[in-house]
Amino acid sequence: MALLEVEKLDAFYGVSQILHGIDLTFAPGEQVALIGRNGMGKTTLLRSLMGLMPLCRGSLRFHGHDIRNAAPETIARSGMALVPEGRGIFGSLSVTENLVMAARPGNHGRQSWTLPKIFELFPRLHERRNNGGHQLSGGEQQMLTIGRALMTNPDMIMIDEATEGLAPLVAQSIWQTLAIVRSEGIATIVVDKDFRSLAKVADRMVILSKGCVVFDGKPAALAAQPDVLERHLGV
Ligand SMILES: Nc1ncnc2c1ncn2[C@@H]1O[C@H](COP(=O)(O)OP(=O)(O)OP(=O)(O)O)[C@@H](O)[C@H]1O
Repeated sequence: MALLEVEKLDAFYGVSQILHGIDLTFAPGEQVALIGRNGMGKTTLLRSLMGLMPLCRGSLRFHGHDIRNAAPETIARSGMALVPEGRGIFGSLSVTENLVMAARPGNHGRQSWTLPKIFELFPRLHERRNNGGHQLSGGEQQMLTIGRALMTNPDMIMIDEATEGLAPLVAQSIWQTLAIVRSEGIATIVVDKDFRSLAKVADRMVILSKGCVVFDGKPAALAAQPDVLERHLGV
């Protein structure tokens, strides 16, 4: 069974329609890259899936349950985690406190992600465990936000602008983390501008243009269509 099914999804801010008839299906454990130029609706799609848009039409099913009108906290409890752009960690709390606060078992009481496991995944966070959130570098903050999402033992994690503003080496460690998350069987939707790095880690690439899906296929299929890349990504 599909983990997440999106059918004919429309999303609005007031009277502006941002998403137009999105149809997408996500399998358990699948890693999907969501790409497209600025303002094409990527963040809006993630927000719609998390129950954060004021108005959506169409159908959204997670684990077979209708979540279209569900509250964000209900969607989170059902196994979805969002790592938003801009991060949203608690600056006045330590790294450890930020992580522990987020901890909860996943579906079927699963507790695969614990504090030691997060520190094993991000040794840098272990070194900085007593530092306040506001003392962290951009890369450390991103690691902490991903760590917080994993502490909820999710079935699906959505990461907006995964490596935006990070130095190349730090970005590299985020890509390695995503490969580990994938090997743990957690489905992911990753938004990033670094199309080449995404193509290496993702099972599937989805391109949004003006709120519509204009490509949905394997990275190799996309690489074989330079005209699509040129038109929708300018690469
Ligand atoms: N709070 C809002 N109110 C009204 N319109 C909005 C709001 N947030 C975003 N939009 C509009 O929705 C459209 C899609 O924005 P969205 O942030 O989803 O795009 P994106 O593909 O994630 O782009 P970016 O890479 O720039 O974040 C844009 O035209 C944007 O101006």
